[in-house]
Amino acid sequence: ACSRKNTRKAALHPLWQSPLTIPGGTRQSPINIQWRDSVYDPFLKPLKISYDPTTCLHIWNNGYSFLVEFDDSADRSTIVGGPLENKYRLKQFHFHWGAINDWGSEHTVDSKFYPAELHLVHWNAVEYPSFEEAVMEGNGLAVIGVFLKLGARHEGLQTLVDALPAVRHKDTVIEFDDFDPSCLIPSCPDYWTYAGSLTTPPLTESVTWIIKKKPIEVDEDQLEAFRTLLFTSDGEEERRMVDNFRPLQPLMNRTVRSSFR
Ligand SMILES: CCCCNCC(=O)NCCc1ccc(S(N)(=O)=O)cc1
Ligand SMILES: [Zn+2]
Repeated sequence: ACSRKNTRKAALHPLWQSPLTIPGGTRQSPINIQWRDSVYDPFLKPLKISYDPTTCLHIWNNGYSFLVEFDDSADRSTIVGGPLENKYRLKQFHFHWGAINDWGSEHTVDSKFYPAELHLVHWNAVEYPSFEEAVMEGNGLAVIGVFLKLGARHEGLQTLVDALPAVRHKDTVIEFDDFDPSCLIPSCPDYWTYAGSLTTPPLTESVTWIIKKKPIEVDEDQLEAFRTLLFTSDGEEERRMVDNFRPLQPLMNRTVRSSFR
């Protein structure tokens, strides 16, 4: 039977004015991770993380989140192993969070939201010449996702939090150096992994997601500091940077693998 033309207009998301699901998208992110449906894969290797804190460059507010960017001109801050077939270079990390602690993460676990989620973005420098090229390729990117939960103050995060007032407005940037983001990654080696996409434009289906099972703990003041940032530039009417997470996307024909039993 011929397929009925889909005449329904794609719903637009207030934050990105782009379709919630891209036409023909079969591996979109984020997704709900149903723990009992994930499949243990004994061939998954441990993830090897080697970051050089001197590759840290600056923090900037890009109007979606705040990003900490790294010098990715050489293999100095890299990950290898896990589900990956190549070595991937760290380009940046950023967060997604909610207006209140009941939601904020992009991925959910058994439909539970965390108040925030950290994304460490890496690109396949073995096979591609630049991040921009890798963004367009199915095995171009690897993003480590770490859930944040409300609990004890995180000392490593505090150095970041202390810098946020300087990047309150969109398109502001400050120098930020000597930061080792491995302090934000739980020591527990357990993770889920699946084939997905960027969760903001250009939404390309180029990401191998590696979602850590264990969250890190941050305190209320640290979450509140994220919520003092603005989507808007200096001089515009202020809009608080909150709820910068994409809605859940259909799993479609995908399996989430776990590195643990
Ligand atoms: C739209 C212009 C693109 C220009 N080129 C820059 C670019 O492609 N940037 C994409 C950056 C990005 C977006 C989303 C994630 S997430 N949240 O999935 O980890 C990670 C990284
Ligand atoms: Zn992200």
